[in-house]
Amino acid sequence: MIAVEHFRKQYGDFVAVAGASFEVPAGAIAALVGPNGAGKTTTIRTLCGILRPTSGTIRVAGCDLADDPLGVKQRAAYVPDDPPLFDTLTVWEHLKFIASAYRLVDWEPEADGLLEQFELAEKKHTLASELSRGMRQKVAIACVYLRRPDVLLLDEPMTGLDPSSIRTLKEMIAQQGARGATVLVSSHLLSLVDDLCDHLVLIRRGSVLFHGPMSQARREFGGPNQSLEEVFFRLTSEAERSV
Ligand SMILES: Nc1ncnc2c1ncn2[C@@H]1O[C@H](COP(=O)(O)OP(=O)(O)OP(=O)(O)O)[C@@H](O)[C@H]1O
Repeated sequence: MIAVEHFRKQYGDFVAVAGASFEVPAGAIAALVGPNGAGKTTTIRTLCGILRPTSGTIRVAGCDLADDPLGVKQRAAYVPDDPPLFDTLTVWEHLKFIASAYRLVDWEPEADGLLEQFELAEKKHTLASELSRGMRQKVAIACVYLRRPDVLLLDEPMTGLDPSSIRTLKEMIAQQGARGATVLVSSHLLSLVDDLCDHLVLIRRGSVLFHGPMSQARREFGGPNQSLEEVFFRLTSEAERSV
């Protein structure tokens, strides 16, 4: 689970997130959406312990971020939109490194399975520096899947992936939810997260406009087609008008 209360993040005097509160229950797959600069990356990077909140309470996978940051880092995994890999390690060596850092046992069959699923098997012994952008993204995602984290934080995971990889990734995200992991996916590709996510967190200019089940958002704001795109435009334009 993810529980955020009155979360505020300032960069100097600039308020990037202004007292956001939302919850994502265990096993839910939530879309974190909002216009450019809304505070999505700031929120995700705070949830995984990379950024310190200016104020507020954050609980991730049962751990309070202020009291037990290591607990959060052990249980949550974050994939940034342009994941850094080690240029001098091969794909397989990345998986081996993760297995060793997190003391995983008998991880090899699962790692091989992930490479198959992500169509990376033939690149198993290729250096990261020789991979395409989409392949690097898939290696980073395979590394976090190998850990089986309780909470997965994915920042724009579909950017740069081809249609077949997007389909695979969506199936694999759904599998993570089915095994009980909580997933928060930040994305601008509304049509791609629409059918994947059962919860929604919509933010704009650092404030939460909606959080809760996707079905509720569709019913209340989705218009005749009940699409996430419609929810997005209704809520963000209403907020624009009320300024
Ligand atoms: N290190 C920083 N120093 C100062 N301001 C920052 C910093 N990082 C982000 N910001 C500002 O905080 C706000 C939120 O940025 P953030 O990257 O969280 O937004 P986002 O919703 O992820 O945007 P996008 O959809 O464009 O990726 C923006 O106005 C941004 O300029």
